[in-house]
Amino acid sequence: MSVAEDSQAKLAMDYDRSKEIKAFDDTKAGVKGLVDAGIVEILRMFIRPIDELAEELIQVKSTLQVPVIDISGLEVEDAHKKIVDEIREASEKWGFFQLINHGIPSSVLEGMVDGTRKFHEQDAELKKEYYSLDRTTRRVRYHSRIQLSQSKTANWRDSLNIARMVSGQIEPEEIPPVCRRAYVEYLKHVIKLGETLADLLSKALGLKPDHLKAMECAKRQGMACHYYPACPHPELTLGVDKHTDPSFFTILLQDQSGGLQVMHNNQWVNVEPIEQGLVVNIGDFLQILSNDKFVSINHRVVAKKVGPRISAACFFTGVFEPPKLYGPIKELISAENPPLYKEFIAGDYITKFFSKPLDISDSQAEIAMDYDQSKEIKAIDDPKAAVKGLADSGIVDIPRIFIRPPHELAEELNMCKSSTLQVSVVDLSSIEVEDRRKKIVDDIREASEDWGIFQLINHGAPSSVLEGMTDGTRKFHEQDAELKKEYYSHDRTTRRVRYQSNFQLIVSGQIEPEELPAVCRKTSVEYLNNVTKLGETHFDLLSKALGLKPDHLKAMECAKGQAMACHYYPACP
Ligand SMILES: O=C(O)CCC(=O)C(=O)O
Ligand SMILES: [Fe+2]
Repeated sequence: MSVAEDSQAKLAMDYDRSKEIKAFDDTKAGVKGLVDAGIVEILRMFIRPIDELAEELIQVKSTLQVPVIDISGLEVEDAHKKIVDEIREASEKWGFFQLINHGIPSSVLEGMVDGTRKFHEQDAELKKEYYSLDRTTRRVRYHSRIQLSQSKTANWRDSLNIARMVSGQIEPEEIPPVCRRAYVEYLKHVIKLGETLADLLSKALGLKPDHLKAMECAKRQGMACHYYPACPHPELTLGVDKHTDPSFFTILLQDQSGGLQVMHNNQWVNVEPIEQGLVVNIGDFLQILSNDKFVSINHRVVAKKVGPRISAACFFTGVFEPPKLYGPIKELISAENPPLYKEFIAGDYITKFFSKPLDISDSQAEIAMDYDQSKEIKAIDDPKAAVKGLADSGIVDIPRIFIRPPHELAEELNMCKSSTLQVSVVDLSSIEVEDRRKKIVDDIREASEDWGIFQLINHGAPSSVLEGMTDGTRKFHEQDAELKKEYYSHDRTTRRVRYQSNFQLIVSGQIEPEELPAVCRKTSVEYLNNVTKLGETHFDLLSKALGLKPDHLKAMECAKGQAMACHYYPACP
């Protein structure tokens, strides 16, 4: 087993990320291309960093729901006021809400989802001409992940992007034929809804209805039409990393698959799809303009075993040309509420946004790439102070060699929470009585067959001896580090008593008491005498449980050689 793990670790060391990314990119077939090729394992570039996966293990899943706002009564004064209040509250507390009864016909919404599916599912050759990583010159392009090579983990999705950064009005002929009509139709409606929203958001900020519109916030739009294929290992990757949007606000259409999550009170909240609903989120620009009254909140999409999931985000980004300065709105700042941000140019902001990985903590990824395992092991080995030494030195992060491989951590996520079953307990009392002995043999047989492990009680070893043993072990590990050092060794073949990092005191072969560390000598000898005797009894019982003569295993000298490993598990940060 450990051999396989070793080779995995070596493989990890040999991993050439840029080669993998290039090979993937050269296919121009995106993530869908991988799935169509029938992959069973996902490429390393899609696997999230280990510390992220580990964090996921301790995350609590929220049962809260993003606010749902019905805007059907916009023309009625009272209803209008209520809608503005709801939008204010949601924008302040969540940065996210869902709109229902927004007036966009369901046929238009369905057409948009369908058109996106058709684009991504058309012949790979036809899609290739749109494949490009160049954001600055291509108005319509299809790609897998924004600037893949710089991000720490590639995302399990493909996107078709319609002009955000490139100047000029998009002409319908530029949109791929399979989805052209549907997109033009949807854009018309969603832009109108965007204008209504700009009006409502202005009022929610306590401004005149046309304030945001006059600032041309809703003027420019960009669309990203996503396709999240089914994923063979959804727990290892993400549909899209957590991020906030570089926009004033975003209107998102999602199909019924689910997977979008927003961060709220430090928990991921699922944005449950609503038939014909639209998701709205406040982007970074509006957070800045509102001087933090409204919040631009982290969101992400989880990968799933079933797919595809389809969504289309329409970003309202304001004008880029001529460059226009945006900053906290004058009416919203005062002596008590001074501006928290400098002015910025929308185009520059977006350029910066896309020149960094979606998730900002990228330095971590770089560190991960430079990792030298043998150096780390040597650094832990050299002080001869083992794990306890690390704990004593007050580490806050655990060294990388202790971190389990991502596959294992992810598997842990999938496992049902720890079982409530109990390992069998075998009571050895009154073992001299024939009936009792028969019952004990039966119990041992059953436990050995079903579990391979069981607990013994009333085994006859005095509690003082047991306590002495744990106490002696603690004393050994907690004695002065200098005194322990002489026992520190990885040499299994010549050292009969040795202590090592990973990380026990091991005693093997025929031991003379003097060889044992002074601090636990008496207790270990005492315990060994008891446990050896118990071992003999036990082999006798096991022989019978196997249906053999009582001394069968003893005659084979099974009980003859013993080794002891005395462990010490320090607290772990
Ligand atoms: O696909 C989604 O639901 C979210 C997409 C998204 O967050 C984005 O495009 O910025
Ligand atoms: Fe987003």
